Amino acid sequence: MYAFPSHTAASIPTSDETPTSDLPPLLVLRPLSSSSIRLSWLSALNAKFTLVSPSSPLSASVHAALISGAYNRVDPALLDQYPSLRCLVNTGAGVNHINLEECKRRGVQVANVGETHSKNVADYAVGLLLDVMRRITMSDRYMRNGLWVTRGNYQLGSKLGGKRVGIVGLGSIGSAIAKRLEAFECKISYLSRKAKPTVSYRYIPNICDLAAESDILVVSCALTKETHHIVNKQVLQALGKEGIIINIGRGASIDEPELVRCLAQGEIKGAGLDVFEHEPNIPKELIELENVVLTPHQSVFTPEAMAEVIQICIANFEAFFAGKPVITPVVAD
Ligand SMILES: O=CC(=O)O
Repeated sequence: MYAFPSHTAASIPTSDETPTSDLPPLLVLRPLSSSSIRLSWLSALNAKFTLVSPSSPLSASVHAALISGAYNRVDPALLDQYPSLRCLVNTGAGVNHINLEECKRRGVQVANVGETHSKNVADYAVGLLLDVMRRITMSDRYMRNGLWVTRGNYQLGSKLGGKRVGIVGLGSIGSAIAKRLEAFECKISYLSRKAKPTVSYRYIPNICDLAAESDILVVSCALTKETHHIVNKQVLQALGKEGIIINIGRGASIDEPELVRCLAQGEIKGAGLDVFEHEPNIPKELIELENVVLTPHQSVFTPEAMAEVIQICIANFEAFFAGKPVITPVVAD
């Protein structure tokens, strides 16, 4: 059990409840950018913990537990600021922004939100795929520009049913995508670190081969040193002129300039992208392209998922403050 010095003020009082000094202190590092979600989260956290902001004058010894989101890089410089940190809970699934080895070395337990987001993200991936293939957003733009009357019907989209889909990363998100695409009678192949004996999909261990044997490539892997730019020029060329790419994982899994070039030059047919290499900035060429659907890294966001996320975060901190291991740990490979 951890013991903390008493303190009186929460630096981030957001709910009606005034934090009391006997609630354990929790350091909050901008867990989310959406202000409405942030407010409801802070209010849920405020009922259980004394919230502390990084600029709080409170003694560093209250910095044992920290909640943080994907836009805070957790590197040695940040960890140096909180030497008493022992528990870090990340409000998302991806942990590419966290130096896990360094956390382990310093005795910091790291938790994420487990598989909470997987089904949401999978729904979104299928939504993007249908959108790109059937040209839904493009048709919407066409309508809004008043072109139906002057130019007649919009170009035909393609059928999703029966297409060959290559999934890069068959973790819980990739598996949920595959399951959904089975309903469309898609032929599913996948790449992951190892073949999964429990699935009947075809395992193709080489990304270029996977792309060559797919009409659609869906990127749903975690971003690691091994998957950085795993989709490069050769892979895009193997996917070919009729190929579609969907990315709901991390932007840097694709060589973005190369993707833009291939899209612009018709070397692949289209893309649905929810993540980008330098968020929130995106290449301006993407905006000018007709054959892409772009969304601002929002596949995880539904009010239902957000309510679940904060409960998982709270349960992790409660375990930590009770002297137990976190409940949804992330472990370094
Ligand atoms: O991108 C979202 C997440 O990592 O959960």
